[in-house]
Amino acid sequence: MADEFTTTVYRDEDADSTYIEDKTVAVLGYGSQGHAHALNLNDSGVDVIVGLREDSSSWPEAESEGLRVETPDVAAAEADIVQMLVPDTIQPAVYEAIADGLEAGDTLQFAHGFNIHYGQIRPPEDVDVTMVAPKSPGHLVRRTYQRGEGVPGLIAVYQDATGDAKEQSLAYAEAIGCTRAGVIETTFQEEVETDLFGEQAVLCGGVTELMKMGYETLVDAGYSPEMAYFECMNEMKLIVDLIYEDGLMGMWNSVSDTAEYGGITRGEYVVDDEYAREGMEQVLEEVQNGEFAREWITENQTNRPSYKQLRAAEEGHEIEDVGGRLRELFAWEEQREEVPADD
Ligand SMILES: NC(=O)C1=CN([C@@H]2O[C@H](COP(=O)(O)OP(=O)(O)OC[C@H]3O[C@@H](n4cnc5c(N)ncnc54)[C@H](OP(=O)(O)O)[C@@H]3O)[C@@H](O)[C@H]2O)C=CC1
Ligand SMILES: CC(=O)[C@](C)(O)C(=O)O
Ligand SMILES: [Mg+2]
Ligand SMILES: [Mg+2]
Repeated sequence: MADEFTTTVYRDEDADSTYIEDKTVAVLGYGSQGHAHALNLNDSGVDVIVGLREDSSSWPEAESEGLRVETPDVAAAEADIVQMLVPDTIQPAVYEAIADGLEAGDTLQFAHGFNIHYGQIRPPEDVDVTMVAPKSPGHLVRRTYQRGEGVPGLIAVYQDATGDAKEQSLAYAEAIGCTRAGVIETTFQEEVETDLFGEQAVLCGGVTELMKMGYETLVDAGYSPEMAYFECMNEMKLIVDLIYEDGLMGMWNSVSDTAEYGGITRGEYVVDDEYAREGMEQVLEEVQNGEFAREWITENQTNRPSYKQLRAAEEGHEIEDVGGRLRELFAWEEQREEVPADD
């Protein structure tokens, strides 16, 4: 049994909106996180300026939502809080473009600590450097806020020049809906290392390899692609929703005893304690020693040759064609917000 928690879970009542109500927030970027933060902040009554490139296709979209849009340098110069929601590997260049607009007592804020932790951005000592990181894809940050709910989030303070960094971070977290669910405080290092590990080994990398391999195993054994898609990809959300709500036993108690026994006895055939654990430890080591960060920075400095090739292969996987055609034939239980494709 794990020890008693040492961390505090902050809820709405722990946030003091007076720390943000007179502030102007520049949300740089209007993508997955950016659109959600800007719209949620705006709906919460916070003064928001979106910072975008002049040729951004999101500029008219943000304006159509009633948001003010400026170029990042103009937005940051007017703002008290600059939330950096452009892609991680773009942030250093955007930071250079807005740095002169940061005044003593302003806040430079992130939703992921990559560039601070790996030393790609070094802010002046007279500004607060904080993080408010939803533990959720951006489109669900917005969707849950609109439903009157919120997604869990993290806050972290890297530099507290004003003495108000934590309180202001909590007020920001409340304004985007995270304290409706719960917010815990961490450090930039812990957020970066756990987030990179989690998205690589479990949430995005690991689970999609399981889905694709399960699909391929069934199809190669002669089962129909439709059956393989529904079994190995489509139902995953429904299973994981139960885990999200009530842990492993919430799911095991809902599935059949047959599934429970089969799952508990055969799960390790696939994700075993030797090779899978070794792989996970390798992922973590490359995050901790900076190898992944250096590889990703270099990949972007050389116009993303591997990323483009691997992304094309992912898009070309049969499960994407089969799944796309099947999803069009099936009703959706909830209004599906189209997630625009990455550039
Ligand atoms: N995606 C997620 O759910 C999560 C992301 N994060 C973090 O949030 C941050 C943002 O990621 P994410 O929301 O995925 O980013 P996206 O790729 O979804 O969006 C990027 C946005 O940045 C804009 N942009 C790109 N280049 C520039 C530039 N040079 N100047 C100004 N704007 C630019 C793009 O607009 P355009 O191209 O139209 O100019 C777009 O609006 C990252 O630090 C990420 O790690 C943290 C938690 C979850
Ligand atoms: C959505 C999220 O938390 C991720 C997977 O860490 C990310 O998008 O970087
Ligand atoms: Mg994450
Ligand atoms: Mg991440």
